[in-house]
Amino acid sequence: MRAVSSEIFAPGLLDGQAALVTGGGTGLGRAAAAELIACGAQVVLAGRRAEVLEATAARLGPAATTATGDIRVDDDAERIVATVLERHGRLDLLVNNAGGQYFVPAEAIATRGWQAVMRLNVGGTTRMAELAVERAMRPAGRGTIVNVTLSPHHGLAGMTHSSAARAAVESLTRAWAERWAGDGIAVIAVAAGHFQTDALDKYPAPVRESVARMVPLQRLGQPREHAWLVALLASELGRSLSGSVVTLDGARDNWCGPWPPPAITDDGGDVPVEERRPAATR
Ligand SMILES: CCCCCCC/C=C/C(=O)SCCNC(=O)CCNC(=O)[C@H](O)C(C)(C)COP(=O)(O)OP(=O)(O)OC[C@H]1O[C@@H](n2cnc3c(N)ncnc32)[C@H](O)[C@@H]1OP(=O)(O)O
Ligand SMILES: NC(=O)C1=CN([C@@H]2O[C@H](COP(=O)(O)OP(=O)(O)OC[C@H]3O[C@@H](n4cnc5c(N)ncnc54)[C@H](OP(=O)(O)O)[C@@H]3O)[C@@H](O)[C@H]2O)C=CC1
Repeated sequence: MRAVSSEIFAPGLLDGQAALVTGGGTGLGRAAAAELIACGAQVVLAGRRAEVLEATAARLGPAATTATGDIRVDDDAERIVATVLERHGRLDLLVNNAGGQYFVPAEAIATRGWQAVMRLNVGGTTRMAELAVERAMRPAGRGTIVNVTLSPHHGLAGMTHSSAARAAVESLTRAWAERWAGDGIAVIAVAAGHFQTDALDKYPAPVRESVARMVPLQRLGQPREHAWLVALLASELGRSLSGSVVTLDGARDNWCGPWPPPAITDDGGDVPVEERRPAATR
């Protein structure tokens, strides 16, 4: 008997699948894990804090279990993947969701800070993908990897180290999709815009307060929307999307600043309109 069904997918969409969600104890990872379970998958939640993972697993029910470790540390990454295989005998889906950065102007990024962001987002993601492929997916002749990246793609002021790291991951996504297609492995990136998760609490107040206004949709994304996309990509459709970057951002990639631009409005707030050429010269 299913504890919770998906609001939008057919029952049993992912029956029999085993998934690994890094950063699965919190925010977007937790929401993705919940939706994968609602679709029938068994999910292993990975992260560094055992107590956070255990609390989420208790909330998600018996289909969720945990594997504690740091994806940046080779032995931990190996152990996480080995745990999934010992527990389920397979790994159908890796959601490379663990990642992040700190908010800082580009010119103030210290070398160690740059390296920390690269090591987590590029190094950790790469190691997990390679291990999933070598240990589970290539031997099985099948698997899906979803890499969580970042929109806007033109670079996010205050997060330029992360924008660069996620651009690298999107490039790797395309290369891996090509390289592992013959092994039956699909690789897709989800470029997430600005989502309502507890992680936003750590940003400076003016950033938190203004972030939804930078989204043309004029609201933050909801974790369940991201989770639906992850479940869709875990389904058969994900296989034909291999090599794609799917942007889920309420049009944030297309935001060019507030409209009307404050510098061009008149005292009444109206936008100037260009003079029409006289009819005889049109
Ligand atoms: C304009 C709109 C913006 C809205 C944004 C909305 C979009 C949201 C996107 C999200 O991704 S939300 C999810 C956020 N979650 C996370 O970021 C979680 C993971 N993050 C981390 O673990 C850290 O941020 C990390 C830096 C990526 C990794 O931490 P690690 O433990 O490896 O590093 P540290 O040892 O703490 O630091 C190393 C090095 O990094 C520099 N540094 C780290 N934090 C800061 C900081 N707050 N300010 C300045 N510098 C920092 C620093 O150089 C550190 O070296 P030392 O000073 O310790 O020598
Ligand atoms: N919220 C948003 O608006 C957006 C988020 N994203 C990305 O989506 C992902 C999830 O974001 P969100 O849920 O909001 O943020 P969180 O900070 O809640 O998620 C990060 C997760 O990754 C885990 N993690 C971090 N470092 C490591 C590590 N070295 N090894 C293993 N696990 C690690 C954390 O757990 P622990 O600390 O216990 O290890 C945590 O569960 C991140 O990659 C984020 O950058 C992208 C765009 C927008």
